[in-house]
Amino acid sequence: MNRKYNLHIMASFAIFLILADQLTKWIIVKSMDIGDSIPVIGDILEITSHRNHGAAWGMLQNQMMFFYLITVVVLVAIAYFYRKEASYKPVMQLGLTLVFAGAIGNFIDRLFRGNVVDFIDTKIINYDFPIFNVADACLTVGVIILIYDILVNENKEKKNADI
Ligand SMILES: CCC[C@@H]1OC(=O)[C@@H](C)C[C@H](C)CCCCC(=O)CCC[C@@H](CC)/C=C/C=C(\COC)CC[C@@H](O)[C@@H](O)C[C@H](O)CNC1=O
Repeated sequence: MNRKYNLHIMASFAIFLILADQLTKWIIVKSMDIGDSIPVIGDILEITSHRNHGAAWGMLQNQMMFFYLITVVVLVAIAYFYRKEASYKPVMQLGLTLVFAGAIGNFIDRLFRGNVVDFIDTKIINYDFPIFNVADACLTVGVIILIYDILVNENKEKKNADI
């Protein structure tokens, strides 16, 4: 098994996440009208059919060319860091894979729908969090994993340097 980059595992995981993202969005588009809402766990978790023409929190509405550009930059950066920085670092590889899958998932929406399908409607500690999707969750978890891994690794390097 290629432990240096775990490419087979990470590529399979990315494909699974992208398919899960696109399948859930397809089901929402086919079975709900925009604005429809189905309670799942009281008003803490609902499935609400929503479209976002912008980025997080609806920022930069209808700036599709900007989103295409940013997404391509993100994808190129992921490929670069995966090759240059992530060898023998499975945690960093996982974080990069999650960000990659999330970026591709929303990129497909932007290319073929002109907007992004959102449906996970949660109230986190009474804060009405923006409605998001599987791709956003992948991006957010991936970013958190990468920040954690960089902080932990930096800490280790400092300790080794102090010895
Ligand atoms: C998750 C990044 C947003 C995602 O970026 C993408 O596609 C990337 C690949 C391309 C963007 C054009 C560029 C990144 C902008 C960075 C950004 O925006 C800062 C965000 C911080 C983030 C921590 C990492 C918080 C979290 C937010 C949310 C996610 O909660 C789980 C709420 C999501 C809802 O507002 C939902 O309507 C959004 C809609 O689905 C479109 N999604 C996007 O633009």
